[in-house]
Amino acid sequence: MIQFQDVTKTFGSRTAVNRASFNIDRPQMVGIIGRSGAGKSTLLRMINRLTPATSGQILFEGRDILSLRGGMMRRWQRDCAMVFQQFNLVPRLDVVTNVMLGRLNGHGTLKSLFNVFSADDVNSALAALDRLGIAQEATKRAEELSGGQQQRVAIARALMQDPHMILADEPIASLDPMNAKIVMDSLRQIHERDNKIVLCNLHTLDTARSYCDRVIGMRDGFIVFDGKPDELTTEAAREIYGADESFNEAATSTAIDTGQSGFKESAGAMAPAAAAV
Ligand SMILES: Nc1ncnc2c1ncn2[C@@H]1O[C@H](COP(=O)(O)OP(=O)(O)OP(=O)(O)O)[C@@H](O)[C@H]1O
Repeated sequence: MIQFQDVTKTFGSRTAVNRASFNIDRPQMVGIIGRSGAGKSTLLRMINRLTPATSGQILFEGRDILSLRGGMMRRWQRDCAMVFQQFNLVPRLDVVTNVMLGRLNGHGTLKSLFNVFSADDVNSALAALDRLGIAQEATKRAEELSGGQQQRVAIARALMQDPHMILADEPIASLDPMNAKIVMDSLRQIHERDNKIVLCNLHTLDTARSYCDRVIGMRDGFIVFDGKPDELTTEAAREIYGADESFNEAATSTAIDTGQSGFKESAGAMAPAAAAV
């Protein structure tokens, strides 16, 4: 499906990603872990062309992604929806309109310019919100929602793009453990139910182990680990984080507590992920 071949990104004299090569040959949920500055965001942003790669190739089903231009590039950006740490919603717009913005790329220029949405767009947005368990918030302004709810709106917006894959850049870094769990369950469920690739930058080892089929570890721009969650031993983690014997995994833990009351209610229609803790 997706192939990275010697992909490098430099910012001046700084090499953020250094000759990264890996393949994802079936829909997987892949966690990317590493210290701050390891190159995780840059890796994701090169996939959907928010950051131009300096060299190398990224292929999706054999198609050269880095050479796409104009409409083809916009189409690709719609195919790989981004979810950001800070949600990137329009705070004063209502929730359902925020979700419908996911469709803008698919509309003609005039329609996009005037935010013209069809009844079908509204229904799809409401269905996406319902899937994320927050349809009841549809008419509120985005800024009135909690962080966890806002992130679910952002995921609903991503679903509106009907993407091939979801690229989530530290989607739970701003959330408390209960909301982090709801958001990770949502991403896992999208992967399982819709059979989509989910690539997710994470700061926490336990989350990567619990939710991902595969973990890629980055250190100083290099991929230094690529394996199954159960291969991510404390020793492997030390190598990724560049830590010595005193390395304590708890320092990279969000300690998501699955026993929190209220989860089921706030998760709405979402089924807990099979791989969840
Ligand atoms: N636009 C930019 N201009 C200059 N340097 C950049 C830019 N974006 C990233 N970098 C540098 O590239 C390196 C990798 O950054 P990146 O954001 O990809 O790391 P990260 O692993 O995602 O970190 P974090 O977990 O803190 O988000 C860092 O040294 C960073 O300072």
